[in-house]
Amino acid sequence: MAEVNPAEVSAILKRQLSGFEAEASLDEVGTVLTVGDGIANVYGLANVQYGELVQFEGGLEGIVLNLEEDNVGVVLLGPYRQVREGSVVKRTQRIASIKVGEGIVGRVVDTLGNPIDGKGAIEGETYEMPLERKAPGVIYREPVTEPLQTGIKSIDAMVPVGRGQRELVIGDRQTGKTTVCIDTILNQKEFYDAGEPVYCIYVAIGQKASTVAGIAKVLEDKGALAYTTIVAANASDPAPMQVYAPFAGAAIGEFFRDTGRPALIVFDDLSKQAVAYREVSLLLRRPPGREAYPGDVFFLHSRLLERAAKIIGNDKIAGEMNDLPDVLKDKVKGGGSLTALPLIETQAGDVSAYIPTNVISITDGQIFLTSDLFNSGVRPAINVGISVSRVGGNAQIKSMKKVAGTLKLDQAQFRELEAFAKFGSDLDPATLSVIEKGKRNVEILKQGQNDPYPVENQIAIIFAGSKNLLRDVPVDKIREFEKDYLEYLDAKHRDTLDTLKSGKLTDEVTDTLTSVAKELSAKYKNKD
Ligand SMILES: Nc1ncnc2c1ncn2[C@@H]1O[C@H](COP(=O)(O)OP(=O)(O)OP(=O)(O)O)[C@@H](O)[C@H]1O
Repeated sequence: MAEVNPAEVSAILKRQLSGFEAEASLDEVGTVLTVGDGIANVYGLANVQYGELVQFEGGLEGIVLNLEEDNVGVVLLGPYRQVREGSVVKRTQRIASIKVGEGIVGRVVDTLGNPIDGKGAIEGETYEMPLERKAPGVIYREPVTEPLQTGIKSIDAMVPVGRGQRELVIGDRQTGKTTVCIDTILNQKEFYDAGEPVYCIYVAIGQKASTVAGIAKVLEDKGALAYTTIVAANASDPAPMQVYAPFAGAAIGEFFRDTGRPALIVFDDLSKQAVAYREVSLLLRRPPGREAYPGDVFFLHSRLLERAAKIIGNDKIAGEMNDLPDVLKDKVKGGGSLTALPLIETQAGDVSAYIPTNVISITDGQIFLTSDLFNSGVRPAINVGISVSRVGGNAQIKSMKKVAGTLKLDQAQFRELEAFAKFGSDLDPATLSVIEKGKRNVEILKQGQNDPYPVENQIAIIFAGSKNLLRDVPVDKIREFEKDYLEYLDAKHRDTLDTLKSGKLTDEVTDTLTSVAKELSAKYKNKD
């Protein structure tokens, strides 16, 4: 056996100790006092900030929502079986945020930005975008002037939406709210193909996982996932995840908005989010107010929807935007926009309930969908009489504006007279003509699911309807006529459609449309 040389041993020990430096890591930690129902009360986090992420033993994260004198209330973002009384909680010094980058497009993520579509980690560079962020101030905004084409005839013609606008989609259950928004996303394919994508974000709140999977499939099949991100907090996810899902979606939208690109976000739906927020608030023992919602539920929705904006075109001013995350400082570009389509579900058409009135007053207009229209076969079931868009009119392209100018009025007159017509008495020719035209316009405005129309096609058919060129076509043949008419125009008069698309409505164009409509409608007359 070799002899142990004490000098050698001590030399080795000395060498090892010479590199040692005592380093105490200073983590601010607290301990769990109570835990239950997705809420933990924590003692000892004296310096924690409102909205900060904290980490529990085992890695579970939570957001600090209540700051009391001797403890803080934390909502837990996941299953909390491992958390017990006495568990250690660590501050992260980070406000809740989500990692966003170009790679998030085409993915399905949860509220914290973790992919849940089984396609692996988000690729490419990512930037931390805070979930809660102050909306851009007035200096950094521009009026809404560019259209956001939804591809839905009745919306683009009568309640147009502009880029940067917030337009509420409201209606009872099963009236086609989701369909309107998904079709709008599908319609952005045209812009993606043209190399100017509108980045879409679909936020699913409190829905069945199977419904979300179905929507992802539709988007994928139609090639729309190439420019869309889905943020999902399903019905089985904890309430805080559902509360924060729209904020996560807004953070993704802001990434595109602040780098100078147009984005569109759909919140499906904010009623469910409000319910989740009520649950969290009651568990945090905040005082309940009207309908047991907490007093700040208006603030919850207004601070979220204010983040939709059209940003000023000047890069320098946009770069000084308030509350801009540091990571974006050298990437900022002006001219971007975030358009929001929040959804609200009403009960038996009652728009005067608490949450519907709140969101109606926050948004720049609303699209009402009603069950009676839906059930009578008018789909999309948009009640144009009570739907409005407060800023979208400025964003409509000129040719559409001219053609659709009288449509809303015509339809209002029609609805008024339609009631008389039910009595079956003899009507004078003027009234009859209004009614006949109105009936045809109703048919024109019908549209199938997942079938958005390019704007030029919309203008062409609405032109025919509003100029009363279809009086010879029987009402039940209008949809057939529409198909023939648009196919014929596309095949023989593509240049006319292109002129319409560019916003012009020249005499030549109107002449072409009129003669084609007359010629075709004569055929329908002869058919009978
Ligand atoms: N334009 C349309 N043409 C034909 N069917 C439609 C149309 N729009 C919606 N539908 C059908 O109506 C049903 C309800 O639509 P959708 O799920 O969009 O409504 P919703 O109001 O979002 O419902 P929910 O209350 O479940 O959120 C769906 O089965 C859909 O296929």
